[in-house]
Amino acid sequence: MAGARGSVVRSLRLVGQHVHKQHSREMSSSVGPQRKVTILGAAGGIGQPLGLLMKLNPLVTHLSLYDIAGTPGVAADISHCNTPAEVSGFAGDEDLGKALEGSDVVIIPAGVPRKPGMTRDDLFKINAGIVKTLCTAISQHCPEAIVNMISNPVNSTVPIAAEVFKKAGTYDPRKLFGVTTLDVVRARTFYAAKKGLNVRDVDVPVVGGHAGITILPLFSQATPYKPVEGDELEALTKRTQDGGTEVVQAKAGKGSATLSMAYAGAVFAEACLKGLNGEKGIVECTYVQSSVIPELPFFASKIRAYKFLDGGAEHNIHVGPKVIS
Ligand SMILES: NC(=O)C1=CN([C@@H]2O[C@H](COP(=O)(O)OP(=O)(O)OC[C@H]3O[C@@H](n4cnc5c(N)ncnc54)[C@H](O)[C@@H]3O)[C@@H](O)[C@H]2O)C=CC1
Ligand SMILES: O=C([O-])CC(=O)C(=O)O
Repeated sequence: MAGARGSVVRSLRLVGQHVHKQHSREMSSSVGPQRKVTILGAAGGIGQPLGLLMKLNPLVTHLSLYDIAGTPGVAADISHCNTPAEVSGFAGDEDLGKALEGSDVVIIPAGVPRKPGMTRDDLFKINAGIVKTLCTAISQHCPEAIVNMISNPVNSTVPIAAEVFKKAGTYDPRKLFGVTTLDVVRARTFYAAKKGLNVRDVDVPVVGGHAGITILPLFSQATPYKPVEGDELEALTKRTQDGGTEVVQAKAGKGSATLSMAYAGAVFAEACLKGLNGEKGIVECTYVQSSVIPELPFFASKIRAYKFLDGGAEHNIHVGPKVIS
């Protein structure tokens, strides 16, 4: 009886997926360039809201949701939103290739998050292995894709991804990005609140890396500009650097930033999609291979995303008071 019920449920699910795909294809047929975005770690705290935000993004025509455990449910859920992107869900090692095939942008929030008392480096052992496996699959199934690395420690997972791609012969430094957008999002929020500015108008570049004192918000380059000095500068800088820890402590053992990270990840992925589509003037801070400081092969800086497919991201680096292009 239970077996029969199981097979009916499976059949209904297959019919549902088929109908949904048909419907989505019809809806998306009138949209511009076809863009497939894949999220690896899509069932997690970041992956779920990020999947939702990407489903709402009109630049996405196909959203592929993969997790080592349990995404078909998340995919089925998100697929009911009446926006054009077609949604497919994949779970388990055997489906990873199918999830990645044809991706334009791959976002990686797969891995373990911090608990109170841990540093991001404490995640290295587990997350390095996860990132290595996933990047090996990317090099096999969608070597041209732009990769947005969210998994921590970003300062290490990005260089690991670069080594995996080099070994596979698919490395393009213009297409591998550590997502540091959450640092920018926080710096904007805290600066706007302190200076009584409309946060929608505010920008604050953040350079360096994505851990503790490597996070360097440049309030001297904030727009609109209001001087931040002395104790105020120290306090704003520290709050931005410790933003992740503030959330980890507030969640008290239930993980790290997920909702603000999903928002930040969606902002950065959209910039990549716009760059792919040839839109000019798209600039974001991100952790990339860099020659600005010879001792630091990777460094977060301002990058102009323009026509990744034809020439990759142009590096446009702000360190100190001047813009070095
Ligand atoms: N770059 C940044 O600014 C931020 C980075 N993070 C990092 O993002 C990562 C994820 O955080 P959460 O979503 O909160 O964690 P989570 O534990 O809620 O979700 C992680 C998901 O990854 C999946 N996963 C694990 N191994 C996998 C594999 N081999 N393939 C596919 N999926 C796999 C898990 O099944 C889980 O669903 C953590 O490393 C965290 O430190 C978090 C916040 C900000
Ligand atoms: O702090 C963490 O572990 C997660 C993270 O990277 C952030 O929120 O910036």
